[in-house]
Amino acid sequence: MTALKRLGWSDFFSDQLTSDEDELAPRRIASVHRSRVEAIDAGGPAALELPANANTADFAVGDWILADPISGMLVRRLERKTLFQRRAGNDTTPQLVAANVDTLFIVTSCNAEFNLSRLERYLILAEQAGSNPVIVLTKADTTEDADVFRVQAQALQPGLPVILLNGRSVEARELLAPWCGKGQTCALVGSSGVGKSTLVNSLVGSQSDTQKTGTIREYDSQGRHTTTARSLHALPGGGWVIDTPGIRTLYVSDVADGIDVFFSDIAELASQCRFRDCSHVHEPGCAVQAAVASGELAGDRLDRWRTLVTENRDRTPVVSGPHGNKIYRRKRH
Ligand SMILES: Nc1nc2c(ncn2[C@@H]2O[C@H](COP(=O)(O)OP(=O)(O)OP(=O)(O)O)[C@@H](O)[C@H]2O)c(=O)[nH]1
Ligand SMILES: [Zn+2]
Repeated sequence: MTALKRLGWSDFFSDQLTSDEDELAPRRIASVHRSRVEAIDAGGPAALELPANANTADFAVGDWILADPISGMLVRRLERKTLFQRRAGNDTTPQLVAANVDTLFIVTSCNAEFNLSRLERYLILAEQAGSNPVIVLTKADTTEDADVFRVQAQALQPGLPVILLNGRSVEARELLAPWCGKGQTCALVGSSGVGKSTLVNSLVGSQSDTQKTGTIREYDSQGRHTTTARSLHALPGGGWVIDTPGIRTLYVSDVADGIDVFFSDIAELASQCRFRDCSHVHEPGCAVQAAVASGELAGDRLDRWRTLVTENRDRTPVVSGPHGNKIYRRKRH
């Protein structure tokens, strides 16, 4: 495996290079800050200069870019294989969380934080991003009922891997090793306090390479140590992990395709309703309601689907306004 491949490089990216780009240096974005981005290459931290008019918010950790090998000046960003993005609160512009992620670890805990509809949202966002989801249930050591959580999570999607662990234990790394091999990139997403940072520490281990990249430690204006919001850490097994800040409320927008894939059973039923614009509430000949009546479709699953479809429609921009701003169907506060 070449050094670049160990960094996650693949044909997907090399196929994008034109013949006159042979001399340029491919680099990967290791962290994104308000006023700068940091990159690495096979040798560790690598220079990256952005043009004066560039916006750091247009970059995601995990992005591949081409730079001038001498000056370090950005030439262009390569097309992304996957992109996990979200809209926070009433923000209209999506926040780019992580790019080119093979496996998305959706982290939740075996306690009151566990919530099926939240997990469904993450699964839909993973589908939309193009990454393979794995549910990681932390704090398994704090309850006798850990298996109850595992069974519920597994029922969300056929074949969905669900890993039960104690994020503070040494076994955590072994349990997640299948997704952390050479050249693999994974990212951890989930609510605040579920144990993402704890897990990153367990995955990275003590003899970590992360200090080498120099990208995870930052100091605020008071000199206090903080962890950078989003950054790429090297794993001892040759993979890469992206840590992301805790997400308080996860809204969905622009994920109609993800919803259709995740709820393909409902989409299929809906296509058999007598009326094309059936609302699946009271219409005659509604295949969705018929499936609920026969027990084929769980009523609470239909309710969650309805909530997501409505929220997605309300939060997805439909047209551009006169100044290029997005216009939504419904005004929000
Ligand atoms: N018992 C137990 N405690 C855990 C486990 N994982 C995390 N914790 C504890 O839970 C608390 C929160 O963990 P963090 O790793 O800071 O959570 P986080 O998801 O990174 O939180 P944010 O950075 O706010 O997004 C810490 O006190 C951890 O020690 C676990 O598997 N078992
Ligand atoms: Zn219907």
